[in-house]
Amino acid sequence: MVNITEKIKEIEDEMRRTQSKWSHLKCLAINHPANMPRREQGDRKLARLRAQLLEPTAGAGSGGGAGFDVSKSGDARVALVGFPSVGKSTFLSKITKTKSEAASYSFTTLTAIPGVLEYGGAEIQILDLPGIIEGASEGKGRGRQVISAAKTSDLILMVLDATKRAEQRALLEAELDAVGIRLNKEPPNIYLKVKKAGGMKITFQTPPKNLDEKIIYNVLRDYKILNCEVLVRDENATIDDFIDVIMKDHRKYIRCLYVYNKIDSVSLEFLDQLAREPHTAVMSCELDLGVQEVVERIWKELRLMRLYTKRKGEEPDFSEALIVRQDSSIEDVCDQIHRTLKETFKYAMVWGASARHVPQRVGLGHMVADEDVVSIVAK
Ligand SMILES: Nc1nc2c(ncn2[C@@H]2O[C@H](COP(=O)(O)OP(=O)(O)OP(=O)(O)O)[C@@H](O)[C@H]2O)c(=O)[nH]1
Repeated sequence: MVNITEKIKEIEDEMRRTQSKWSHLKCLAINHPANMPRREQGDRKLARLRAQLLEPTAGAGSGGGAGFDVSKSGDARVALVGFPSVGKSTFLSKITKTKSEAASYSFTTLTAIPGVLEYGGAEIQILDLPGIIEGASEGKGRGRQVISAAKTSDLILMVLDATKRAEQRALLEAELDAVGIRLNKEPPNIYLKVKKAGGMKITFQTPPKNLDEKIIYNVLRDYKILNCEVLVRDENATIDDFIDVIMKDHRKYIRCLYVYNKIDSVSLEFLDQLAREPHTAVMSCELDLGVQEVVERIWKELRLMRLYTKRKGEEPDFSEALIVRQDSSIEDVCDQIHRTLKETFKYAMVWGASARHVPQRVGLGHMVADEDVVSIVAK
């Protein structure tokens, strides 16, 4: 482990040296073709070593560990990520049933304490991860476990201190990126199929701006993929995107909501600026400002829907919602209720936004909407 970490540092230092040399010489040529291969090589090596760091070590579990082996329960899981003392524990204690102790000194939250946020009948598990994520990608002890817990979540809530400098956010983003977590991003539109024989077949839908056959060839060789088919469909795809496709088993594309806390201590002007950033919410846990709005944003970002079921001849049961992902059909609803329900399915009656008239008689392919009432009729 130490070896890989040292190697990563070495390459990073070397790249930094080369870069400062370039800027010192005012060499326009940071992107000059002659310099490209070296930079690329560094990038490629770094990406590979970092990925290696995250492979479960022999004998160890799959990245779990004391305090982190939190089973995934409930309808969704949200991970709080942030530096110490930004107010994560205070926030958690406001929105969940489990109290997480907020002490007056840093590093108090040493284990991931699952709290449950109840929203419209859904149970959302909230993990409070230790505020020591920085350095995690270099394999520092606990950080690794924090990362594995973050990787299993449906949403990352990055809690930031509005009174601190903007670098906080960039640092956390870089750390998450380095361990394979991509925030608010779709998987690259590149098709890769590894084969047993036949060499490399590389094609482009439209010629990409940042990639060419040679770069792809070199990366593939680095990863010892000698027989494959590649189709780049996105003209803006980069070398990093391509590496992400090769390493897809170690990449997670997770939505992130940036939450700035302590807005009671910043100017209105700055607050306005923060609030306008994409994927961002602002709050003050101390003054209880904006906290409920953050909860609503969490719900929206999770893209879940609440459905209510109704038995024939009875009133709908509004006491317990059935939680399904957005873009769910009646078929998904059946699967959610019971795995064999589909087999005896005859038709469903639907009341609510998705119904053209109420009630509407529908089949398995019908797409439901939030807060619909559904009655399944079996054969
Ligand atoms: N001004 C202000 N202070 C706040 C706010 N929310 C929390 N704090 C203070 O910030 C400090 C840290 O809060 P915590 O909730 O312990 O922060 P944490 O992120 O859980 O910190 P660790 O447990 O160290 O990871 C406490 O002294 C809180 O009283 C807020 O909205 N405004």
